[in-house]
Amino acid sequence: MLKLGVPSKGRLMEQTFDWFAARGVILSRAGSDREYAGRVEGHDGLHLVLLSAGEIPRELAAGRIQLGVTGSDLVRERLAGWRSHVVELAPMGFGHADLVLAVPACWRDCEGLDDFAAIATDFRAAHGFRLRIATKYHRLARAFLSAHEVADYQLIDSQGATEGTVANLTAEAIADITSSGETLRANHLKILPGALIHASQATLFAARSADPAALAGLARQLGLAGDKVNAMPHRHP
Ligand SMILES: Nc1ncnc2c1ncn2[C@@H]1O[C@H](COP(=O)(O)OP(=O)(O)OP(=O)(O)O)[C@@H](O)[C@H]1O
Ligand SMILES: O=P(O)(O)OC[C@H]1O[C@H](OP(=O)(O)OP(=O)(O)O)[C@H](O)[C@@H]1O
Repeated sequence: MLKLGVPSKGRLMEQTFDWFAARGVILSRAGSDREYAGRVEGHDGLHLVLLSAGEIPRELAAGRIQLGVTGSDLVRERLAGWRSHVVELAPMGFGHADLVLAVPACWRDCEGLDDFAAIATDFRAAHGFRLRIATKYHRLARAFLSAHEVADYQLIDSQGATEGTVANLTAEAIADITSSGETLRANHLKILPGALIHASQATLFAARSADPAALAGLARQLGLAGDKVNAMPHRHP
């Protein structure tokens, strides 16, 4: 039996159902909108569980689900060394969103990461504390800034309405998801050129601990390249 975790609400859930339906596997909610049980038609041995998108990476890593649909950003953020826990079986072509670094639109001289690094160093000298970047993507932001040799900053945890932190004077910059760019514009922020941290989209992941034969059967039905499944070493969670 393979357990498949799918986001429990909104566009991610609906587009996931459409993606599977187009490949002959019909997923649906079992009961009312409030019931988090699911039904599967078209593939024996597949069981649907509806979960928070943010919890799917952890459930995969723990081996409580063998397949999961979530944003590629969430897997990278939530799982240290994500490749040792999961395999990307298929990017699904929806749920596109860019994780970016954004700064006040009025920082006209800040045109790239080098400028940002210099501003951060000057900021620390002038204010006696490090420039604050608000985000819920701590792991990805840190790795990106370190790779670009930006050192004089501190991360401020923000679990929502992150774009508002700059106007509220609790941060100087943010690292957050943008899609249409509306929220950044409305909050007088601009994407720092060159600061695309991760281009995310909804992705079907498999746990490395999953049974390869069962996965190969499903991958065949979904028309996915078998090489990723076959290359998976069998690991116990
Ligand atoms: N405006 C957006 N447009 C497209 N995708 C987005 C947008 N905002 C977030 N996403 C993506 O949606 C996925 C789920 O995001 P998030 O963690 O905010 O979930 P949520 O809707 O708050 O659900 P939950 O709280 O149940 O986990 C992430 O992969 C994220 O990249
Ligand atoms: O570029 P845009 O199209 O304006 O979209 C970006 C916004 O969408 C997401 O927020 P969401 O509404 O998912 O809520 P959140 O703040 O709780 O993450 C994200 O955190 C941004 O705030």
